[in-house]
Amino acid sequence: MECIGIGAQNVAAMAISRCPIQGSSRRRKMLLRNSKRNGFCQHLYRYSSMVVHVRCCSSTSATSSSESCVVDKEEFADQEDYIKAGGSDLLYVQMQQNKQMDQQSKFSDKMPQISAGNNILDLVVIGCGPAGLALAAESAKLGLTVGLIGPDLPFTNNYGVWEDEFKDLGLAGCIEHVWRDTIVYLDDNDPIFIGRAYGRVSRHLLHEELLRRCVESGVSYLSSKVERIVEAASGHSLVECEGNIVIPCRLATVASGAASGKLLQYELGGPRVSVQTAYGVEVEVENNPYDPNLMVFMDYRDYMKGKIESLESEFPTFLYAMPISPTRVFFEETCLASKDAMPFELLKKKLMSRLDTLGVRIIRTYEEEWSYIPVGGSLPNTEQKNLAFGAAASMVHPATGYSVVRSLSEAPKYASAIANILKQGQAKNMVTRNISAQAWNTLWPQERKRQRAFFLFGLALILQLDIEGIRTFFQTFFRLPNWMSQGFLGSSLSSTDLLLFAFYMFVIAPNDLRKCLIQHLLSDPTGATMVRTYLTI
Ligand SMILES: CC(C)=CCC/C(C)=C/C=C/C(C)=C/C=C/C(C)=C/C=C/C=C(C)/C=C/C=C(C)/C=C/C=C(\C)CCC=C(C)C
Repeated sequence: MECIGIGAQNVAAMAISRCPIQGSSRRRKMLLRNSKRNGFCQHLYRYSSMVVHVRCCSSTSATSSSESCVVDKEEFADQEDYIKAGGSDLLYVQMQQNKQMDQQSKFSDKMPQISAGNNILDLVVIGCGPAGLALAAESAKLGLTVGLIGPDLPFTNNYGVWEDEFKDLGLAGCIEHVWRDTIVYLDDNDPIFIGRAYGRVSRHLLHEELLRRCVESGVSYLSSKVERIVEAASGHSLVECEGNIVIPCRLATVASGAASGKLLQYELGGPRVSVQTAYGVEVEVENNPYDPNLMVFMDYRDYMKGKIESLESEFPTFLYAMPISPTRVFFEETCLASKDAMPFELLKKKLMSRLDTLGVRIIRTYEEEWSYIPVGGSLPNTEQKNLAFGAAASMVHPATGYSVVRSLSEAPKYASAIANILKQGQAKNMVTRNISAQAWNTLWPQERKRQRAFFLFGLALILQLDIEGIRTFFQTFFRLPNWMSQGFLGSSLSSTDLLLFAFYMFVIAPNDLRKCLIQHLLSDPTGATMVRTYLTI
């Protein structure tokens, strides 16, 4: 069976190793030793629901604590020495946790410990990101005995969401900043106003809220790393954790991000995984050109115009900018999708060069962020007994990289499907593979597969466009009726709506793009797969 996620781990390790440490080499070595001793972070890759999303908390203030990691590009020269000292990733994540732990509760302080032994849990959820916590809470609310297993770490991801979608989930209170409107720049003309409020989620508040839901519904917890899941003769699953701890359960669901390949099997021969990469900084600046009332969803303008060297034509990227105040801004240089991961150093270079051209001067860096999100790829094999949820279940939107809203919104329905089939199983006193098949079918019914085949077709289209093609493409996309563009981004269009969407896009597209759409449909393998999937009942 094919596994995905290994590449993600490598790139994450690469990303982490790029986080330099301020201070003397002796102090660095000492921190490395401490981090190893404390044994943090082997869980990093399993932790992130955005798959692999690395954040470096930095402070340039003179009072920065010994654990803070100051990001300074001059320090990159010293990176080799730093990596040679060993365990760079361990140190980095530990430092980040030390900072975050002050602000976010620990699971183990609030939830009862899962007791290893003869008690058979109904459901074990592996992974403590938003998807795992939401599923555990919803399942326990339905009366199942639920255990959550994963590292006791804070959330590190920055989530950006459409305000209306998060409100519908009852999570408006977790949004820390809202922009009344969102804009897109494609060329030097005026911006396109999307007419939709965008919010920045407070990772602390989201963590607290999901944790509260777990505690209230009676989820129990084990801070550990899962080695494997095996099937007992009785038909139950045995979740084998580090330290020879074995947790028996009727069903196990893996929700530990896309790097969960070790615990799951994926369909063979599916599309290749592509990657969304981004490098971001939250900074205090002078000369911020962006209006603090507007969130900049995409700025695809040619900021290198007139300069001899143009990175833009070779590697199309856009700026995602959240102006939190006139002087404090989160800037993220983003490659929407590429076949191979765009190097973080290149993204960083592009961001700095863009800001320079815009006349923005950074006077203080608060945080630095590396984001690596595999998009596309195969679906999980739905014949397997172990279930999956969130990015592990390929729920990341292939053409946008977004996943958290979908995971949070589908958790209640998926939990109820799991509860129903476990109840049926109990009535018939059986725990069989059929049970899992029904749950898989709830997550990936044929209708969802059709929608996904369409998204994969869209992803393949984006991958082959150059910067001019991308501008024309999004010029057309953002002229679609709101229900179409918003439905596409939120995965809420049915497969029939998507056909209408494609037809509408074709009608309003300029001739060059029309030609490209038809060519892509006729010649790209994802076109044929899409047609086949649409024809399968
Ligand atoms: C923070 C976070 C979240 C993360 C980090 C990173 C970042 C910053 C990110 C960001 C992202 C974004 C912004 C994204 C966005 C995206 C988008 C907008 C997307 C869109 C897409 C679209 C598409 C793909 C579309 C498609 C279309 C199509 C495919 C069409 C087709 C058509 C045809 C074929 C025609 C037909 C006709 C006849 C036959 C007549």
